[in-house]
Amino acid sequence: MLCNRIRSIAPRYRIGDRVRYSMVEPSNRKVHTSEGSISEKRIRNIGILAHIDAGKTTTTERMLYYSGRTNMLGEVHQGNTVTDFLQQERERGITICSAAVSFDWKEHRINLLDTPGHIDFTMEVEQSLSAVDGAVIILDGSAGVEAQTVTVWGQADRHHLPRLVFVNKMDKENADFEACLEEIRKTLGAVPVPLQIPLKEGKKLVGIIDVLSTSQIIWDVKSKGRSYQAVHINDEVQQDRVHEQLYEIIDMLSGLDDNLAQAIIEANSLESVKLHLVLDAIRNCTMKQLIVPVLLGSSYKNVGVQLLMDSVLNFLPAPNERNQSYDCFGNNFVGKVFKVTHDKQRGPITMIRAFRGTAKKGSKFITTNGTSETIQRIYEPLADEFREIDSFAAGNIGLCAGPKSTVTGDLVIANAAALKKALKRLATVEEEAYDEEGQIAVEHLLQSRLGIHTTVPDAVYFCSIEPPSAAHQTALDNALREIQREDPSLRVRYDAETGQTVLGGMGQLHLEIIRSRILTEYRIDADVGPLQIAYKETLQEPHRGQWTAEKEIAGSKQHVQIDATIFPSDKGSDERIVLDNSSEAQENLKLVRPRQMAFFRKGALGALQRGPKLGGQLANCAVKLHALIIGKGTADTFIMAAAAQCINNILSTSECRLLEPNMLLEIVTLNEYLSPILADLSRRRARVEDISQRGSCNKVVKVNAPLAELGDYSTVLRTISSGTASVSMELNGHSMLNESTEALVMRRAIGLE
Ligand SMILES: Nc1nc2c(ncn2[C@@H]2O[C@H](COP(=O)(O)OP(=O)(O)OP(=O)(O)O)[C@@H](O)[C@H]2O)c(=O)[nH]1
Repeated sequence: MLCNRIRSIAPRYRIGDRVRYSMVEPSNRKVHTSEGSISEKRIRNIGILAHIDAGKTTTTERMLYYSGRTNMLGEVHQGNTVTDFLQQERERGITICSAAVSFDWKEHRINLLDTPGHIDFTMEVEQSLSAVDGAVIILDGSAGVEAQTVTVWGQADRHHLPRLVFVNKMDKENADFEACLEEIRKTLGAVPVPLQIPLKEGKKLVGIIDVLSTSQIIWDVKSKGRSYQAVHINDEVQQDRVHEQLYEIIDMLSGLDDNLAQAIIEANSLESVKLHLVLDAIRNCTMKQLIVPVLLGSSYKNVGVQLLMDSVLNFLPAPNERNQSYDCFGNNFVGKVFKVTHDKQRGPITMIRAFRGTAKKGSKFITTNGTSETIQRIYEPLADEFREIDSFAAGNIGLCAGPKSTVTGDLVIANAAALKKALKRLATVEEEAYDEEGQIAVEHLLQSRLGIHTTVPDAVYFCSIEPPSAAHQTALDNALREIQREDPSLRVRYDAETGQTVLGGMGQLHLEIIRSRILTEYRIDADVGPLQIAYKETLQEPHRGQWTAEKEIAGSKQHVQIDATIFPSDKGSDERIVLDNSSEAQENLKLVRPRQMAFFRKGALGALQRGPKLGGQLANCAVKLHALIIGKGTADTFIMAAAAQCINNILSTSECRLLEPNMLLEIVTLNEYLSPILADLSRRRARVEDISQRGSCNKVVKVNAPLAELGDYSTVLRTISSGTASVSMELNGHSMLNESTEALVMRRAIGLE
């Protein structure tokens, strides 16, 4: 009875028809990009996230094709996809940079950011997430939830993003939809709502059973999946299974959504529940991040992508349903720079997500660093293709040519008056909006309101880089400046001791890509030194020291006297410089002006970037300032230099120790290779955290191991497992080296081993 009732509310499909239960408002209006012609309700900004190789680019390519944005279907292995347009991406078949594309689907505009899956480019993903309102997480149906899936899931959590899961690669023989649902539940701690069931003939995926419409959908191979047909399910067993699943979904949702529960109570029966109430409940619960609708398909075999696009419209939020934190800007333009690229013809391109107001061609904005910029041209997002538009408004994405100093992550605002007004509206926290140096820290403020802190992750590898000749030095400096503007996770510093430029990166691949970009895009054959591990340094005992700096500069006497202690501390970077609050110390410290204190902090923090042993960043320690005496007329920069000298001096006389980066490895291997893999790991100072079974033939091994022992690991693993095992790694903190290993590392560093 229940099944029949539900069946009767299910709509019918025609060939190539859209999903009939679509919740999107029917409209004949066209989606335009010019100002005012597209309402926020009709926009979806989404990020597409996954573990490496799950199929983000392949899925994006289908979306562009089915929406009519492209008329050719690109493939990753043919190096002709829209979003992987960098030479390195096409050659390697991986995504390195996030790419923004936009297309229209059922009278809606979808702005989509295809993000990289490799752990070395996590920062790229992080920046993209501040520009989107929802996310599609793609799983490889044969691999389930993988290491990087957990990372991107955590990132989406931090940005409070409602999300859908698309279980891709369901055409693979070992794909297992149920196992994926279980892993979403167990590993990600989420509540999956499976809206589909794979339709298989033997082991072959032939279509999808859509639970809400209780019909089966078959894609047409000849049209590359462009048309698809929904047909009645004839198989009784299959029918019962679908209805049972629908019943389970309604039952579960009624516990989360009051409206649905109320409707069931009023009708006094679950059988009479209206489909639109179920859809509303799915949407509401997705928006509140109580559930995650799960869809499936095979992008490569052109199965399921249109239903995913429908679900993006149906279940993910429109821009006006989020980002209330930007309300303080009223109708003034405010946006976020989520990416900067350099186009050969157009120069630097700043990609901005607008949250409020409208940005017009020819208009100006200010950045949070106080610089004023002019938007000379605006383009629509389509990877590396450029289509000019006049403006872009709240909720939308625009690519702006003209801004010279914008950096990925910047908040941009119409003008100083708009900023002032916004700050006034945030009156209660207004003071925090200025840091000690008087610089505007609105972004930080807004981010803390949103609960998001974008931190640049620590470098794990570094290497020196030198131009082929002195004549190329300026060109190399410019290239690095441009790349760093695009990619804040690249660290560039000048080492005064060696006279070399040193690059710090997120991993081997990251630095390799930087090097090849310098060669191919900037035509500089730079000499890159061997990759070295970025050790950190720490000290175990507090160490106090005094320092006096005196000098005469241009007839003016400069004098700074400092008394400080460096002590072990696990506090965050905000608390790395603290003031001694004893009454004796306060007598002196209260005489120091905030501006002078800001320069002291800057100098001291700078010095903590370079430890005495191997020049590694100081970790787990902080500075306590007991006294700071500054002579009249002393320049601020002299205070900064004195602070750095003082900290260096204390560090050089204290007992510092090295910390090495550790990696968390997730190895997936056939059962028979487990023993040799474990034997090899035992020789690498590795600690096995967990071994679990995946399916009947695979084991998943989680291991913590020092990065120093993993230089050749991917190659060795391939050899041990005859090329069948895979590994992914991510940084898992730092740990102190024992004395003998530290001595060995030190000898190696100075070339004695
Ligand atoms: N069998 C099968 N292979 C697929 C499917 N989707 C993608 N692939 C293949 O998987 C490989 C990786 O696909 P991509 O689309 O590059 O994956 P990605 O997630 O964008 O990869 P990165 O951006 O490098 O992390 C390619 O060889 C695709 O052809 C699918 O549905 N089935």
